[in-house]
Amino acid sequence: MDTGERIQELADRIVVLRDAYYRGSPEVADADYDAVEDELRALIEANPELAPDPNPLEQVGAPAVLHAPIRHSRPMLSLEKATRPEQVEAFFARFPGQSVVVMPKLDGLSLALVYEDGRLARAITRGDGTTGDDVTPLVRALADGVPERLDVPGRIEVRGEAVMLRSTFAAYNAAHQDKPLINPRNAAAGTLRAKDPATVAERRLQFLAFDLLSDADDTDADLDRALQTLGFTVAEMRHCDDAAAAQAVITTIEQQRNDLDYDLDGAVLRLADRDAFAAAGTRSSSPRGALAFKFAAEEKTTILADVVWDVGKTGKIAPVAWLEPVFVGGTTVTRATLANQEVIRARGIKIGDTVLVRRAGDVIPFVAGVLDAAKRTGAERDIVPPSVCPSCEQPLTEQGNSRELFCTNVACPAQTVRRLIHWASRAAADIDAIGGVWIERLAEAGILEHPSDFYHLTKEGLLEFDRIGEVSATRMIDSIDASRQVGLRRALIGLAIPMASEGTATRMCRAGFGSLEEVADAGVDGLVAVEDIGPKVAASLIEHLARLRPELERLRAAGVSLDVREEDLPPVVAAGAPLAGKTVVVTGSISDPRSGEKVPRPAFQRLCEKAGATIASSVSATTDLLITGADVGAAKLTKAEKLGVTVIDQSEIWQQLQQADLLNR
Ligand SMILES: NC(=O)c1ccc[n+]([C@@H]2O[C@H](COP(=O)([O-])OP(=O)(O)OC[C@H]3O[C@@H](n4cnc5c(N)ncnc54)[C@H](O)[C@@H]3O)[C@@H](O)[C@H]2O)c1
Ligand SMILES: [Zn+2]
Repeated sequence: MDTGERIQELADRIVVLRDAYYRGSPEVADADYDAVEDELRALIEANPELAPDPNPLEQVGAPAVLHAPIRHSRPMLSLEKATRPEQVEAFFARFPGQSVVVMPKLDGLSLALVYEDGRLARAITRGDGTTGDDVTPLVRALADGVPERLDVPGRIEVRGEAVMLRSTFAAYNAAHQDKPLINPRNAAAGTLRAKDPATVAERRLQFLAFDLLSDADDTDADLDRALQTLGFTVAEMRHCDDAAAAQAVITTIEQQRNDLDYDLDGAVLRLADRDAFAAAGTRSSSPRGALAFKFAAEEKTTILADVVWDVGKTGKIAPVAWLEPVFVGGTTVTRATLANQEVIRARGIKIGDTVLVRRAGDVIPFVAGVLDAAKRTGAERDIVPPSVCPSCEQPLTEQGNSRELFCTNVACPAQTVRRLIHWASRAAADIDAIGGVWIERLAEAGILEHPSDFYHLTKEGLLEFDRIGEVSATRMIDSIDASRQVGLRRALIGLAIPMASEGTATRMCRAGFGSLEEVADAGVDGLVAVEDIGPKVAASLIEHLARLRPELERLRAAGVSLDVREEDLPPVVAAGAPLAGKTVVVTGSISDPRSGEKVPRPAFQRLCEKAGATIASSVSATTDLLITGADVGAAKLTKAEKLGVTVIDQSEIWQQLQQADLLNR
């Protein structure tokens, strides 16, 4: 094939892929689509005379009109893309002396809101950039952050991104396991393509503004201030005066990517001054005054090579996808979780399919769904759940709506190993010198079966294993010795009792139980009296602690403490504590102003507790304070505002903690 033919082929492919994508059923992952664009761009650059006509790279979106076509006042364009720091420098060099705002590049779909004399007149999708779709009723019914009225005369247009918040997406999928949404972006697109608001009533969207077209002279020239003054929610915009500052913000946004409540696929740089932005003008398909810095993809497609069924510490048999290796979310992924039978059925996944794999941050990679099921060859195979345990070959039981499979044989070898590994994990006894591989080997050798067996290991015994030397044997024994101080909370976590979470263990300690034996003896009434402990959790605790009674005795005999420890209890509140009696919610990313370092949220919450606060996980009518860190999800703020909860910046709390002398202990 010659270059001209290749160019035409790529151009045609782009048209097909865009069409599918903007109809809401993409055939490939964005990263794969971008690769096609990149190849075409490179070929045209090298051979400008062979540029196709029309050139899809000079066009925007697709003419996806479902409701009523509306012409945009000014075209809604795409953005010039960058992936390297030099491109950021070149952008600043083009606009000497200008301040630039750097903000997240939100992964939803763009929307133009037209206000006439202070009233929301129309909400229009981008469409092909020139003509969009009138989605006003849907936006009115479903989008937060779209004020019905503005206090400004004349015509103004606010542009921004309609996203489905990750929290909304997760809640929706939890409630609709039979018909899950594939990712927040598709979900947002699908929502705005609905024919009638009632069919998508549970799919709330959030509008985040990033552009303002106004002819009025008295509107603030600074984009950020202008939008906020009008009352719009804006993803944080940071002003930068040079490329180095912008690069630092881009890096921060990328690092915080997974702490935010919305998907983003990059950072957008844009002239902060609205007049300067307008004066910079446009190219065929993008404004000159903006640049999109793209991050590594968190979703890719690959082939599902096989599915194996893995036995967990509570006996749950979970399907694990074996994938053709794919680079996604910064690492090469070969395994991913498939959740359970129901998810497999609902997503229609078969072995041999091209699947969409998602890996964001610390989240375990998972198979989000099948793309392009129409292109199946017929060689794909159904995923068949096992009828007996892959480890002990005992029959399995099915539980719950999602039809999770369980092996209930407590002597199951795979479960035994998983439970031992769990006992040794950081959240439990924290025996960090013995890794999972050695635990498995020791279990296979018949030396480890119960957690208490760790405490009978001897250096001499360990030295008999080929690859354990003097040094590692000593480290292993020291680490086991230290773990004898595990205490009630972490021991309860370490026993891996079904339905008992880390929160359950914390609540038991705070409810006044002094030891694991006291929990075991409490009976249903004693347990359900504990806040947030329901009858199911109580029943599971009673059943399993009764079964584990001999093991508790063995642990005690080996000198392991199962009594409540100081660290298990709420901190002692100092007299005159600044947050005494207040129920607080902490949101956003927290950092210590003295060092500038990020502080894990639980650590900050513990500080607040020392200052007398009661911590709650979500804002409600009983919340007194919402403490905000950086990059706070708009939804939380809106909710706090509606409920009249006081919102207070973390800096103020740090100051109070400092003044109460709570920081240096
Ligand atoms: N999977 C597929 O088959 C397929 C097909 C076509 C397009 N796509 C994907 O769709 C995207 C579309 O590309 P595009 O060129 O239309 O859009 P783009 O990536 O160039 O970005 C432009 C869009 O970014 C959005 N945006 C988000 N935050 C913004 C901010 N702070 N400031 C300004 N704009 C902001 C706006 O909606 C704007 O329309 C790409 O990510 C591409 O991978 C995928
Ligand atoms: Zn089994």
